[in-house]
Amino acid sequence: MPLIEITLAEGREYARLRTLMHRIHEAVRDTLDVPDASVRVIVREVPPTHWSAGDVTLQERERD
Ligand SMILES: O=C(O)C/C=C/C(=O)C(=O)O
Repeated sequence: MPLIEITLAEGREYARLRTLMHRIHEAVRDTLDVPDASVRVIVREVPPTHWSAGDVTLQERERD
């Protein structure tokens, strides 16, 4: 049972995330040749205040 998790910064519209989930689902199903019902896709969204790179949060980066 494949389970794919993707972590993104919060802020994208739901329709875009849903499209991403659908495309990931199809890619995994077709590549692994497994049934639809066996594929799990989890999207995690992290607030920009809770994600840092080089000790600069995404929120701080957007402000500067
Ligand atoms: O685009 C996202 O959802 C997350 C972005 C992350 C970064 O820009 C980073 O980690 O530097």
